[in-house]
Amino acid sequence: MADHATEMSNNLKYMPGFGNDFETESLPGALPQGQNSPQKCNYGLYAEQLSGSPFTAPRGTNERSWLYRIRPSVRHTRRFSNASYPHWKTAPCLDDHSLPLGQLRWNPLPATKETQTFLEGMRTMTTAGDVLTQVGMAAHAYTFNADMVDDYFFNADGELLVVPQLGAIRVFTEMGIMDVEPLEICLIPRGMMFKVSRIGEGDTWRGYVCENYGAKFTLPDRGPIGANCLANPRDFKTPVAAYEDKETPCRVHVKWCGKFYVTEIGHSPLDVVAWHGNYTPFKYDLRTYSPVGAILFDHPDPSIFTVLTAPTEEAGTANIDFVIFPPRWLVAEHTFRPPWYHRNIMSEFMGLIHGQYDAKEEGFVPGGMSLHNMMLPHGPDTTGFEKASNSELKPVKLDHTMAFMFETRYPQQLTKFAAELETLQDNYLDCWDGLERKFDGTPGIK
Ligand SMILES: O=C(O)Cc1cc(O)ccc1O
Ligand SMILES: [Fe+2]
Repeated sequence: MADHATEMSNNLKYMPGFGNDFETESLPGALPQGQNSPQKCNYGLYAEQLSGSPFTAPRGTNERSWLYRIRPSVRHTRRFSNASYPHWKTAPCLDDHSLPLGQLRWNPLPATKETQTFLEGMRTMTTAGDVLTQVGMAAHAYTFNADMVDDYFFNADGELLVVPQLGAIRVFTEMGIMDVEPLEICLIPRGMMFKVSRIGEGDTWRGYVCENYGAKFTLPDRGPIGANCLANPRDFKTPVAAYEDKETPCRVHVKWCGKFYVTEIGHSPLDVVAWHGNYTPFKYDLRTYSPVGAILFDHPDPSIFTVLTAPTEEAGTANIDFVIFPPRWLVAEHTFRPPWYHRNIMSEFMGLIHGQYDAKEEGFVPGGMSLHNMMLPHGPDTTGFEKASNSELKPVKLDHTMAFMFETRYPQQLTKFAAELETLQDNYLDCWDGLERKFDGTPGIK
C-alpha cells in the first residue's frame, strides 16, 4: 500500500462494534482455530499476546489480543538510544512560563514550515495528572506535512485519541489500516505500533490528540436514556488485519514514562498477518452520534454529549470525558438556549473541528483551542448572550458545527509552548466585556 494516498480508500474494511471480540486474517488459514498458541503457527508466523488490561482484570474490562506475525516484536525493539521530541510533554510538567492564570483561547497552530511527520509535529498544549501513576492526560495539537514511511511509533504512556481537523490521515497500525477524515476520530491503543501518512493534497494536516494515561476510554452508561442513541456501538469500526512485508532500514520510536527512545531495525514492525481479540484500534464517525437533548425547556449538562469516557475509581468522576457539540435541533421554550455561565471543578479543553460554536460565534475558529481550567468562570460571549436572550424561540437547527471537549477531573497545566504560542488571543477576555449590569432594583424583564 502506497504511503501517500490521494483519497480515502473504499477498499479498507472494518468490523463493526465496540469492545467486541474480533478475528481477522489477511492470508487464509493464518489465524489458528481453537487455540492461541499452537506448537507451530501456519505460514511460520509467531504468536504473541498484547495485553491492554492486567491478566486478572474482571471479564468486563479484560482486554487482550493475539497477534500472528512475521517476527515477534522483540525483534522490533533492538537496543534503544535516547531520542528527543521536545514539544511532546508528559505530566507532571510544571513548565516555567510567566502567563498568569486565566481563561485562554488560541487560533490554530501556524502551518508547518519545516518538513515534519505526525510524530515530529505533535505540540503539547496541556498536561494533567501523573503518567507514573497512570492518572490524567495531555491535550496536544498537531500539524504535519510528511508521511511516516520507515518511521514507526508506539506510546507506552497511554492511548491516543486522534481528532483530525484539517486533512484526512491514514493510520497504519499493527492490527490494520484506518483512513480517518475530519469529523471522524480514531483511537490507537497504548503500546500499539503505528505510522501516520497523509491522504489527499494540501500543505498542512492538522488536528488534536488526547493522550489518556488512565483507564481506557469506554462508552458511557446511558442510564434512563436506555439502550439506544448517543454513540451506538455498531458505529465503532475496527480495521481488518493488514501487514507490510518490508525488509528495509526502519526506525521504531517509543515514548515511555515521558521519555523518547529510538531503535533501528531492518524491517517493518507492522507485520501482523492475522489477529483475534478485543484490544484493538477503532475509528468512529462523529456524524453518527445521535444526540439526546432538552425537548421542553432548560439547557442540560454537556455530559449528555459524551462520546467516550475514561473513568476513575470515583463514580461519575472521569479522568477524561470526550464530549462533542454536534448539529442538533434547539427547541427548548422560555429558555436561554446556549451554555449557561458556569464554573466547573472539571477542566475543559475545547477545539472546533468545523463551523461555529453557539456560545462563541466569533473568535473560536476551526482549528482553534480554548482552555477553561478548574473553577474559572466562562460562558457565552456578549454577542451570544444578547442574541440568545432576545431571539424568537422557534425550533432552530443548529447546523454546520462540530466542537469537542476533553474534560478532565485534573487541573490542566499549560506548557511553555502553549503559554508562548503566537496564536494565543490576548483579547479573549474582552468577549465578556459588554455584559453590563442590568439590575436596577425594580422587578420586571430587563
Ligand atoms: O464551556 C463550554 O462551552 C462547554 C459547555 C457547554 C455546555 O453546553 C454546558 C457546559 C459547558 O461547559
Ligand atoms: Fe464549560
